[in-house]
Amino acid sequence: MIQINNLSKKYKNADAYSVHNIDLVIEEGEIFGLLGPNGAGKTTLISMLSSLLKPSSGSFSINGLDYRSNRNGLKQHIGIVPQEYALYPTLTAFENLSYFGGMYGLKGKSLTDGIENNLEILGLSDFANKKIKTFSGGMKRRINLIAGILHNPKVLFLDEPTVGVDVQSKNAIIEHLLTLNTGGTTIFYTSHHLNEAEHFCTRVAIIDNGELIVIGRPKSLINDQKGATNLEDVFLNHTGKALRDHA
Ligand SMILES: Nc1ncnc2c1ncn2[C@@H]1O[C@H](COP(=O)(O)OP(=O)(O)OP(=O)(O)O)[C@@H](O)[C@H]1O
Repeated sequence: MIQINNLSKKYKNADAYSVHNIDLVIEEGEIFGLLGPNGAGKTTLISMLSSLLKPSSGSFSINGLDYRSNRNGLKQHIGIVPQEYALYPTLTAFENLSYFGGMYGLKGKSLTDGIENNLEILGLSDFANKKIKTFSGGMKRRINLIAGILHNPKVLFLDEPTVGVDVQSKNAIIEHLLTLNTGGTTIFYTSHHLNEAEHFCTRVAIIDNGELIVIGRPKSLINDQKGATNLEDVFLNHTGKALRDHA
């Protein structure tokens, strides 16, 4: 489904690689969690896979479509929920979602139905005609999610979709993602919420300094590590307790 070969990224003028020689295969139907400390390379990797950032070297394919030779075809198969809100503050929720749906070629009743269904599921029907600038962080996160899934992508990339939201919004987002996954959507997401990832993901990978450190099912990783009772124990064992401040 997602095949990643020797993928690397070194930003212009950077001394070191932000992502280095990553090899990964993510199977159809997985919920795959990419974990790592601040600056580990999560956003860099997910941005390359989402076609938002050009790799320095290596390759990847999604649904058998190589990113170099089939970039436009590949984009039709994926949905992207970026870390930063990609919404227009002065437009309403409905107008924003119409715009994003339109970018994927949706129109007419299928577009309107898709927007209304998703707003309903995520508890936002009453706010369809309110401007985004009046929304709370949790409401914006839920709209951001809908913007990435209106075209029913086969593979969904989400960069920290539950950052900065309350427990209710987080619950609504995770529940909706589980429903999409049951319907056949493969999910690749990044998070700092290790408890969430432990229960949500079929497999997780921990990266640090751009390198893949460990990969496996959350339960197996916990069982394999002596004394570990949860994924946070595994994470700290592999990445250490030092703070990761860069300027
Ligand atoms: N545009 C850029 N130019 C130069 N270096 C960058 C750029 N974007 C990111 N980096 C560097 O690449 C490394 C990986 O950053 P990245 O944002 O991918 O990490 P992350 O794991 O997503 O971090 P966080 O958890 O804080 O979001 C960091 O050292 C960062 O400073």
